[in-house]
Amino acid sequence: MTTPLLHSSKPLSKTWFNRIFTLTYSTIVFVHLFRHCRTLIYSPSASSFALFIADFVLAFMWLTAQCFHWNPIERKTYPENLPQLVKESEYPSLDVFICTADPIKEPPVGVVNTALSVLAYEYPTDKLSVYISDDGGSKLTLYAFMECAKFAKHWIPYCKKYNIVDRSPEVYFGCDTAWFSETDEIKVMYENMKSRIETVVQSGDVSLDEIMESDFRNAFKKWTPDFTRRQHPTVIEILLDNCVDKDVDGVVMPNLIYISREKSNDKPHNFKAGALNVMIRASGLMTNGQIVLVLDCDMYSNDPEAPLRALCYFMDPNADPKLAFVQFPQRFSCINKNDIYASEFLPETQILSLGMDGLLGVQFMGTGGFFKRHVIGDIPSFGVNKFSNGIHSKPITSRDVLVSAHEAASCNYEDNTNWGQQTGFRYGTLTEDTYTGFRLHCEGWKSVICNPKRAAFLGGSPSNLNDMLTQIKRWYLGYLEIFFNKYCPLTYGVRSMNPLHALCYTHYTLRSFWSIPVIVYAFLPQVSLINSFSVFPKVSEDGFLLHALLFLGAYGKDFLDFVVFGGRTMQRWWSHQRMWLMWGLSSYPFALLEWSLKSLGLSTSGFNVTSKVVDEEQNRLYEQGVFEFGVESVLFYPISIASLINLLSFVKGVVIDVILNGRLEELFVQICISGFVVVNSWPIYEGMFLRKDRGKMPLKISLASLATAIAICVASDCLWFSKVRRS
Ligand SMILES: O=c1ccn([C@@H]2O[C@H](COP(=O)(O)OP(=O)(O)O[C@H]3O[C@H](CO)[C@@H](O)[C@H](O)[C@H]3O)[C@@H](O)[C@H]2O)c(=O)[nH]1
Ligand SMILES: [Mn+2]
Repeated sequence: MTTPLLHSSKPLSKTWFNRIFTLTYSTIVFVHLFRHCRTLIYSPSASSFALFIADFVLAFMWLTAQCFHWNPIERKTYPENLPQLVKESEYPSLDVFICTADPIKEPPVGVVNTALSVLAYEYPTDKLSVYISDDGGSKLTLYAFMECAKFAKHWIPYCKKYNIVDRSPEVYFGCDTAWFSETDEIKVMYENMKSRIETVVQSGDVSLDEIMESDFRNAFKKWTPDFTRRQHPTVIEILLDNCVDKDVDGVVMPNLIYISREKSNDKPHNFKAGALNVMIRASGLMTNGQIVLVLDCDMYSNDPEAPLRALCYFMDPNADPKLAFVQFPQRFSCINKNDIYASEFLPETQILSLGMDGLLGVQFMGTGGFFKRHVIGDIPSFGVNKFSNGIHSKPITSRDVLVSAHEAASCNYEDNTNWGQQTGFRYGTLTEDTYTGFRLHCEGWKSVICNPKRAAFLGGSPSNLNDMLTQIKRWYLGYLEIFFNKYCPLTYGVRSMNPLHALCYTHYTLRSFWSIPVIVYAFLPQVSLINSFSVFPKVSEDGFLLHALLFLGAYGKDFLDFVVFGGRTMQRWWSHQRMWLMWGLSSYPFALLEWSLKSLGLSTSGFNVTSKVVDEEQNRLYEQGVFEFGVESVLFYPISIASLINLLSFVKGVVIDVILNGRLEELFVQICISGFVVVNSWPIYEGMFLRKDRGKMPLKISLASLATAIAICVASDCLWFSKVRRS
């Protein structure tokens, strides 16, 4: 008898095409760089030097990106075959960590929904534990979870009885679903719970009079007057205990545990990685699930069978013992039709990731990753093991267990240990996810991506431009921290793993250098055009063909991956390439700048949590696909300056150089580039000149950008270009 198949993989059919394209395009790139060098030697100038640097960075980034396209694979799981191989009683125990950090930016009702969607997993409840990590140290969040625990006793049996697919109540009640006899009752319960939580969150405080259960009342006494989010003792509350709690049908409930680790003003807390390491240790003492799932607070489960898909890999009798984690790519719920902010991250989550999967494994994406616990930190590797053996046989509410768990969550626990260095989620960067995955891959661990048709998890994404730019800036700052580190992907990585895989990491971690070509191409040809100075070959010269091939090849391949192979609309592709230009002008250079300041000791990097608040007005704009500029963000400056310079140069070039002086042939490339940026900048012009709503570009930014743009034009004429012209 053949064993039933749990998963399969095959190379993507476009692989051969990818490889031929890579080889052909590389040849053109090399010829181009060679010509650049020749120019630099025989007729050097400031502009040809700048263009060389820009093209060199583009070429390097392009080359490293090809590693993703070399061997992409596609995987499938067959959870329906699982019962033939594994009995439910043999399923590994599963601990889920849900991180939250701020009750204002991350409304507790949302976190509760995420938790409910996971608590209601199709998984034996006695093997399931959900931990809430509250870095906000907020009693509002604790209150919300007390409510959650009560409601879960109704919600879980309801979902299982009627085989509900959407197990986040907010999602379930938000769409047209089948109605059962109990639906109305459950809906009222949910609405009541939601409004109680929202009232408490709005009031900003929990009134003890409202809390009947004496245990719960005691919990809030920890919030003494000197308790702040940056300085407070550990709070651990067991809200559901599967030894005691039963749902309304008498079935055992999963564990639900709230943990807010100790914080101290004078100790670095290492952001989310620090929180996750506390979770690993505390859960290790309490429930010690063999599998650990890491989730962001807004990533609710969209498929109650997702853990079974992960088991298809972990429980496979022939599984690779080096398999460390199964990653479900991030997918997002409320993206507008044309995805104006490129929030889908299609390349990173669903195209490039398949390429890494075909090498040694997909990167860890911070959320939606199922890990084997022992890979990221087992109890024996706790450093100094102060814990008595056999603690696991004790109930989680026992004094011993709780005392040890408090100790494991204290901020001095990691002193003189390897936590964050060699064990657990790794510190030293704002993108702990990529870094931890990278280090695990360096150690020889592997990972797989699991991307079933129905998304396993869905999350929110920034719904305004500033949040999006800020998020990308944080990621790319984090990436620089990874690159310029002892374990640099290019030096250490290339030696420790498949070099192609290391180059994938190199590509990601250096992406902020894309700011160099984007800035050069957004300003240099334009400023030259304003001064009627030609920097590219004429249409009749063969260098022109090279430029055209390079541009069309790069954009064409991107288009194919996105639209033809990726099945997305043209508009989405357009939005994506436009956001790349915007990031290149704002998030990337600011990431580089902040990293430089940090390296010089002039600033420190902080984790700016992305807001998950839904603002009606903002949402309406977003739904209509209109850009939201509404805040005075410095990230908007370079974007608006570039859009204005391009407009000025385009108009000047067309009217004066082409129509009046007939220099089209000579300035064709520059006019094309300016025109391309002008078309891309349309939403910015609208935001500056045409719109009247709250989301328009703040006047201060428009005026300052206009002044800067004009100043750049005038200055270029007076200083640099007059010299160029003379020489
Ligand atoms: O000190 C902190 C900061 C953040 N978080 C949590 O981390 C998660 C991600 O934060 P968010 O503001 O949503 O950042 P994103 O940029 O959306 O997160 C992406 O990028 C992060 C790395 O920068 C990864 O950790 C995330 O998993 C990934 O979704 C949230 O649940 C936060 O509550 C903490 O627990 N403690
Ligand atoms: Mn997020």
